[in-house]
Amino acid sequence: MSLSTMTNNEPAGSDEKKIVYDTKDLNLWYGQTHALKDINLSIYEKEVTAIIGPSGCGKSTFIKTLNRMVELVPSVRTSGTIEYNGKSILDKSFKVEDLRTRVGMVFQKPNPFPKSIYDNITYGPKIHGIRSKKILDEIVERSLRGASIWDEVKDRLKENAYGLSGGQQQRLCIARCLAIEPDVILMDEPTSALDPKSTLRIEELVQELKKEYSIIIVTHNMQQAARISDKTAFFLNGEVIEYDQTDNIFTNPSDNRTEDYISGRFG
Ligand SMILES: Nc1ncnc2c1ncn2[C@@H]1O[C@H](COP(=O)(O)OP(=O)(O)OP(=O)(O)O)[C@@H](O)[C@H]1O
Repeated sequence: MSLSTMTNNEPAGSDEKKIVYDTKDLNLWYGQTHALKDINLSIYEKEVTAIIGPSGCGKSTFIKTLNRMVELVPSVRTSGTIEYNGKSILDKSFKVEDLRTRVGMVFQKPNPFPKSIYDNITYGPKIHGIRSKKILDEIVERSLRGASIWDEVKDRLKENAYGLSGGQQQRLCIARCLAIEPDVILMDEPTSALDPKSTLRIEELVQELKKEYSIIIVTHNMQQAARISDKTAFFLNGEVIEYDQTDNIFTNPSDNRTEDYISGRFG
């Protein structure tokens, strides 16, 4: 069954799964620009959810509302609700710091700190008060292994992260997220600056990571969305046009605009 026939945008076959994020009538404005319009999406735990759509349709804005990073823009105004594990995160009483420890983010361009590989990973844990070298060493190894980069860097942990290739830097940034033991990883076009081989490594990694984490990924790459995601939401002009199991979106979309977009007729 397609989502367009269902309420609250719950794809068929999701009944058993836990909802990690639930947005209800979410609207967002940058000044006069109405960037998100009545978004009702339920995002499920330990799945990969792809957000697709043409440039300017609100994909990045959407994922940046999920960790409230969008509030850094002074003109931003929102209405509606976002529940994260049942808690309403847009409420002023909700501490944004609590969210940032549960929700990691990876950006389009790898953005390691100008520090050693080791210090990149320990940065977050140290902010959370971890001082023991033994524990920090364990976190570094576990995070780098989790991001499939341990073998490449284990003998150069004290070297500057800028000496890594772009693909390695992106996996380091994923490891930096893992170090804070998040529930959710938000990824905003994480492979768009990478070559095909590095892209494939990240895609394989995402498949591995979803066993433990819920992943929401913005991508312009239709093949990537089809290859790695469980569910896909198609955004257009700030609205969710269709949200469904990825197989349905790519083989049997219920809205002509989805079909036009995925077949390259616009965007
Ligand atoms: N900081 C900002 N201030 C004002 N308007 C903004 C800001 N960021 C985004 N917008 C506007 O909000 C709308 C959605 O932008 P957003 O970046 O979320 O789209 P997108 O789908 O991620 O685009 P792209 O694929 O090009 O990255 C656009 O009209 C954009 O111009």
